[in-house]
Amino acid sequence: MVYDAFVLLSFGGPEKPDDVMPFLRNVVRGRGVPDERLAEVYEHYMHFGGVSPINQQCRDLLAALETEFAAHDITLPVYWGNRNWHPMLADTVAQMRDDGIEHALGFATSAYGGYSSCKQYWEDIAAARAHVGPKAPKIAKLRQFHDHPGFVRPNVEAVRSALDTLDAARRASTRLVFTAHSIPVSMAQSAGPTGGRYNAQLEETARLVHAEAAEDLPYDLVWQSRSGPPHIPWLEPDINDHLEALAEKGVTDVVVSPIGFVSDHLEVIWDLDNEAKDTAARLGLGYARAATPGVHPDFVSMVRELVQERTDDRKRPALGTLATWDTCQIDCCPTPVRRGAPR
Ligand SMILES: CC1=C(CCC(=O)O)c2cc3nc(cc4[nH]c(cc5[nH]c(cc1n2)c(C)c5CCC(=O)O)c(CCC(=O)O)c4C)C(CCC(=O)O)=C3C
Ligand SMILES: [Fe+2]
Repeated sequence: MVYDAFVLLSFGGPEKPDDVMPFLRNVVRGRGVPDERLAEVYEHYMHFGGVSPINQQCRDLLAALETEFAAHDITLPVYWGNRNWHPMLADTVAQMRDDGIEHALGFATSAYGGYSSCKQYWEDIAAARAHVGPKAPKIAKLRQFHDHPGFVRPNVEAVRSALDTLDAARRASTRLVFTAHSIPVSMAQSAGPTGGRYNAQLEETARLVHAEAAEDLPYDLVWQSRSGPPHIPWLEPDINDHLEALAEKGVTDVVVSPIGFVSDHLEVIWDLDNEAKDTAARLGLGYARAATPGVHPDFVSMVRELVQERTDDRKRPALGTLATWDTCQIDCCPTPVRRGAPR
């Protein structure tokens, strides 16, 4: 297959106070998220002046990728389009068409399977192409990368660095806590071709990072950033409840590693660096949050390698045992039922 462009696919985030509400409405359209929850999340963004770091993190990743591609004789032009905020993917796809692009490779800023983390990016691509109409370029999404060494290694390093900031004398009562975005239980059950893939991949990533970073410590995988209406079950326990349970058991210190995310965006800097950190302080727990991959050189090389897998049929590194593939089944990760007006 001959590809003629690379496109970064991401979530998008507000970059000024006036962006916040319209951004949030884009995220939750038809999802039944209560107004009270939205008002709370609005305040999280306003705490940072209405600016999410995620767009700048995408710009930084793009800049690093341009350098990385050039160093490896990859001549694909680089584009970027988001699901929920500017640059919106539909505008990017229109630009790509104007530039004569016919078939691009897309990299989504999420390592895992499931509706929000994988399938919805395929839907974003389809919607953007439909919006642009005839001559819209095809976009082939690169595979999930939860067990790629270029994703695991930066997480291992980050956990080690975070551990180094805690009191070594209390190592015997220190615990490693991996977190990912909670999702509705129904979405977790229907993730991937046979279900349960989001959890299975996260469990594998946690196991791989734990084995390399701190095999002597006990560890858990828990959830953060729950959204949605309260009567719908989401994955539990929440990180904050889990910290309470750990403190009761005699744990004195925690390293929190957000393996569910690839950059330190708002769900990380608010939900972990403010909320969970406050919970830990109230409980008297030592607390260190491990960094996400961001623009770690191994992570940047991983994206380049994922491109090369598709252009020159090279080996596909995988540390775990869960298979990955290039094109998902059409009926995997079903779209949750939307309420109210369609998009
Ligand atoms: C699995 C998953 C990832 C990881 C995979 C990936 O990265 O794609 C992720 C990432 C992110 N989630 C983000 C922000 C939000 N997520 C929300 C709501 C939701 N997330 C969900 C799932 C996920 N979300 C779900 C099932 C909902 C319910 C509504 C719906 O079904 O869609 C809401 C609504 C308000 C609320 O929180 O209630 C916001 C504002 C940001 C941007 C941060 C920034 O601005 O820096 C990022 C990267
Ligand atoms: Fe989210």
